[in-house]
Amino acid sequence: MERNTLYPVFLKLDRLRMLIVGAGEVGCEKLTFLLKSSPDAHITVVAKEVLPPVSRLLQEYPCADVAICQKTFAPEDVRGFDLVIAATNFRALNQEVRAAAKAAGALVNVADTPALCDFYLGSIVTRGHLKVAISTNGQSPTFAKRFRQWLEQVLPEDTHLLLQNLKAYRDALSGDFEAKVRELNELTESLVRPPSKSTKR
Ligand SMILES: C[C@@]1(CC(=O)O)c2cc3[nH]c(cc4nc(cc5[nH]c(cc(n2)[C@H]1CCC(=O)O)[C@@](C)(CC(=O)O)[C@@H]5CCC(=O)O)C(CC(=O)O)=C4CCC(=O)O)c(CCC(=O)O)c3CC(=O)O
Ligand SMILES: NC(=O)C1=CN([C@@H]2O[C@H](COP(=O)(O)OP(=O)(O)OC[C@H]3O[C@@H](n4cnc5c(N)ncnc54)[C@H](O)[C@@H]3O)[C@@H](O)[C@H]2O)C=CC1
Repeated sequence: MERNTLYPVFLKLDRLRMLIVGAGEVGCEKLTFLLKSSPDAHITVVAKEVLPPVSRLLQEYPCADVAICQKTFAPEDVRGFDLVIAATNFRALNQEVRAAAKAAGALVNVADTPALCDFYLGSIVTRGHLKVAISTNGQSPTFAKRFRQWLEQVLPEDTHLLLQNLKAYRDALSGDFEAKVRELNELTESLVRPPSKSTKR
């Protein structure tokens, strides 16, 4: 069986610079999910044409740091960016964006060519400080989306309270490292213990 060998990390997009080239349906979808998960991200969009949904999206995030540069892409546009997403409708242009970004040392996502991506975007569920990211290794983004929607339904809205309480408990512990590990593990054991079988029928 083939394996998914991707290694997920959780980026602090408030301290990185991201460029999206292309603001059509895909550029807009990427921007939507980026802002939903990381409204504090610094994002620049370079595109010849910017679809109306992008302008509507930016109205939903009046505080977002999104710069729109309506222009034809030029290789020097990638200068200074850490992460670059190539989302134009031209495969050759996306490859040109990738080449420029790689030469500048950035990590690149090429929306129409998984083989040229350094990273994939995932489906994301957020509940307060809890964040779950899902990838199917590019096999079925639709499955990733559906699994995200399922998780959004089954994870209780107040999951963040559990985390808050655990953090308060963790902060209140005063023993050495090993004692803290033991106490926190004892406290949370019931979260993973299988439910005890009822003897009644
Ligand atoms: C490899 C990857 C690279 C990347 O984009 O990062 C990639 C690639 C491609 N996507 C394509 C199509 C679709 N993508 C979506 C949706 C999403 N795609 C996302 C990620 C990824 N898409 C990365 C892998 C993720 C993983 O590992 O699973 C999500 C999770 C995150 C996000 O976009 O932010 C977001 C769901 C967010 C959510 O709702 O939670 C839908 C569904 C829909 O829109 O309803 C469709 C149409 C149906 C279908 O094809 O499945 C095509 C074909 C294009 C064509 O045929 O022209 C390619 C190119 C190819 O596969 O060759
Ligand atoms: N990764 C993913 O989730 C998905 C990827 N795709 C792929 O993504 C690609 C983009 O598709 P769409 O967004 O639907 O296309 P689109 O036609 O809606 O948008 C293309 C965007 O690229 C811009 N553009 C084109 N030439 C440019 C240039 N020289 N300089 C600057 N900007 C330029 C356009 O102005 C527009 O903003 C397609 O190749 C498609 O196969 C499609 C669906 C999902």
